[in-house]
Parts: sequence; C-alpha cells; structure tokens
Amino acid sequence: MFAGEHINTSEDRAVLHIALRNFDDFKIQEEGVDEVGGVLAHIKEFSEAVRGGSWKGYTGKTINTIVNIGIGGSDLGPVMVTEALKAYAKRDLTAHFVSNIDGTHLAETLRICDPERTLFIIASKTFTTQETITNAESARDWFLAAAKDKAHVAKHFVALSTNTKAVTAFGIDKANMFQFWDWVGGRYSLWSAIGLSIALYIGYDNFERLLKGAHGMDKHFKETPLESNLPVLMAVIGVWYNDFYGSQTHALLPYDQYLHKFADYFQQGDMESNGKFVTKGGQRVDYQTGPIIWGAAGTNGQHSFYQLVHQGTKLIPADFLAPATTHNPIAASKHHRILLSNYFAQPEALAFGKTEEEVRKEVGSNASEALVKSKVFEGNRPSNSILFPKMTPNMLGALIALYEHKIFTQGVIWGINSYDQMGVELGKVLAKNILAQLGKPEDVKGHDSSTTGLIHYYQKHRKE
Ligand SMILES: O=P(O)(O)OC[C@H]1O[C@@](O)(CO)[C@@H](O)[C@@H]1O
Repeated sequence: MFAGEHINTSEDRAVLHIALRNFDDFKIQEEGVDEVGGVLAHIKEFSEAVRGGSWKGYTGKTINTIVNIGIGGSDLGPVMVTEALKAYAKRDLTAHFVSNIDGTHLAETLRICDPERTLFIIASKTFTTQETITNAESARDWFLAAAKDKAHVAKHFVALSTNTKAVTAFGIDKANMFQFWDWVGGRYSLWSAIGLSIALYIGYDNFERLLKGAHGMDKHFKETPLESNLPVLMAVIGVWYNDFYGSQTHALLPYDQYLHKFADYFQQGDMESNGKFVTKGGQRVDYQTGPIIWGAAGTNGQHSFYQLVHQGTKLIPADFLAPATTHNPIAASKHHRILLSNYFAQPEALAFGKTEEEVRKEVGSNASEALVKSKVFEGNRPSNSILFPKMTPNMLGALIALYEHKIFTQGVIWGINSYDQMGVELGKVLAKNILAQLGKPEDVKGHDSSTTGLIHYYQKHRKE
C-alpha cells in the first residue's frame, strides 16, 4: 500500500489515502501525489477566506452556513469528524449535511438556510452519483430562485471531485473545484478535498492536526513490530472472534457524545471494504470475512441493547472508547466521572459476569430457580478498551487511521480486495430500470410478482 502498488486489483488503482496526510515524509510514486500540497493550500486559502469574511455572497454578505451535498464517503467522514470535533468549531458558522435523495433531507435543510449567506459544497468523487447530482441541481434551482443571475452561482457553489469535466458541465467554475485522485477511495477520502467542510468548520489548522494525527498512526503501522502494532493486534483479535468463534458483528461503543457518529462512519469504512465473498484471485471464500459493524455512544447503549450484549445468545466483540478528559467538565466533571465509571464497568461485567453462587447470595434461598438462572451473567464476552487523553484533532486522526489499517490488515488476511465496491452496483441498475417504469401500471415489466405488486400499489395510492 505504502509503495503505491495497485493493490485495488479489480480497478487497477493504488490505495493511497496515506499520501493525503504524508507531508512529504514517505517517498510515494504515483501520479497526483505531488499535487496534494497544492490542494491543501487551496483548502487553507478558501477556508480562511470564508471564515475570515473576505469571501462574500452575491449580496455582499459573509457566509454563515455551509451545506455539504454528498453521500457515502462524501458525507459520512465530514459528518463524523465535524461532530467529533465540534468543540473546535467557530459557533458562527453552521454546517449542514444533505445526503439522502429523499426530498425531505434537502427540503428540511433549505428551510433554515439564507441563500445570501449559504455556501453549497457538492462533494462527489465521481460527480455522477444520482442522489448527489439530483440534490445539487435542486439546491442550485432553489438558490437561483432567489439570486436570479447564474453568475452568482460561483460565489455559492464549490465542488469536490476527481471529475473536472462533469464539474464544469454542472456549471461550477474550475477555480471553485477542489480536486482529488482515483487512488483515494470514497470511504477513505475525508483527508482529501472531501474534508473541505471539516476545514471550514474547525479551521484549517485543526484540519491539519487531524491529518498529522493520522500520519503518526501511519508511521506506527508501517514501522512497529507486529506484536506491538495496534492495527495488527486489533485486526487479528477481530479475525480470532469472527473466524474462529463465529461472531457475526463487531460493536463500536464510544463513551463520548462527540463520537456518536463513529460507528455510522465505520459501517461504510469496514463493511464496504471487507463485505466481500470472493478473493482477489476470484475464489469464493469458505470462511467468514467482514463483520457487521454497529454501535452507539455510551451510556445510551446501556439503556437500549446491552441486555442482549450481556445475556443474549450472540457473541459480540466490542470496542469501548473514551477520553480521560472531557471538553465539558460541567458540575466539576461529575458527569464525566459517571460516564467513565460506566466505561470501566461494562467490559468488566462482560468479561467476568456473575456466577450462580453470587446470585443465590444476593436473592436468598426463597428465590425460584428460574429467577436465579435469569440473573446469571456468564461473562467471557470479549472487548477492547481504548482510552486516550482527550478528543483532539490529532487524536481523532490517529483513531480513524488505526481502524483504517485494521481493516486493511483483515482484508489481507482474508485475501480479499478491500478497495472496490462491486456490491453497490446491482441495486443502482435495477432502480434505474424501475424509475423508468413508475408512470403507469402497464409500464411495469420484467419483475417478480412481489416487486410488480408493490409498484402497482404505489401507483394506485400515490398522490403527487
Ligand atoms: O463520492 P461519490 O462518487 O459520489 O460516491 C459516493 C459513494 O457511493 C458509493 O456507494 C459508491 O457508489 C460509495 O463507495 C461512495 O462513497
């Protein structure tokens, strides 16, 4: 990977998200790598102009709202990072993220935007994703209904993409385009131009700290002996439970409200990378590959799904993550102490449980056998605990890179290509065919009885 080999074999591409945060440390040979610094300089210049107020809207007002329009890797990274680093945000710049094609997502966002003070960021590696382009066109129509003159688009729309031709065809000036390259996977792209909304929200200096934190983990991963290599340790522990103990999922449980989107982010990062059933050589695997990633911020999960985690019939390896120091020490950090006491207690309970003997002592001799049995915790339920000083840009960068390299290592062990995503294509093609048939019942052709019946019901009951 670090050498720029085309390890994304099906697409004949290098995998070089590490080059986006390299700061000329590792020598990497690949076309475009020498342009990273220029794009970062453009991000710095632009974010400082918007945040400093020199970039003005079409009526001369400053920008106080950014709307990132993108989906998947062009949305989830910026969403997770801007949430995780909210403590570093200027509170006079609001960030919104529109991803779903459901008109509700854009409508509810535009309802609270002022066209004179809103900057739209069209984030799309390919600039062909149906949801993103449709949302971008509707946002442009909304803007022009107020601004009237197409010349004003240049002040309120920028693009993040590898596809210059499509960007200019959409009507965004090349000067307002922030470029990245095909060796940046969508789910690994927050370090690239896709991170513009992050730089606008927390400032370029903090965005750079994020990159440098990730670079530190890159160096650790590249240089540390396997037995002390954090991504490798997490990868093999995960393979151990996934392939030898049959666990189907892996829970990410951050005891930090700022990290409440962390599991959402790695649903794509892990499942779109390692949710594969064919090896790079084309053989169907006869072993388990990528786990189902899920999770929620603690302590909320404890009041939702921990019953199953503790006493269910499923083995669920879990990562517990927490900062030793909070950004919000309200009530003299009483809240943080309570949060951390739960962060320490849950893995202990999962590992060591409660024996029948301990339960009997608690409930007394009159208790029914059924009650005693229902209160036993079998324990022996595995978890990793990750504790770090504070949720800072540098630490978040290191944390994300830790998981990126864990995913890479597991993909190598499973012999799969972690960097393409053939599995997202079929649904898109079928949807395109169905879209063309939604007019009249007689247009509906070539489907199974269930799909046909559903479409006919929709056609009968819709009110448009
Ligand atoms: O950035 P873009 O090209 O609009 O792709 C968006 C997302 O769509 C995919 O599902 C690929 O089609 C993800 O891999 C990707 O992050």
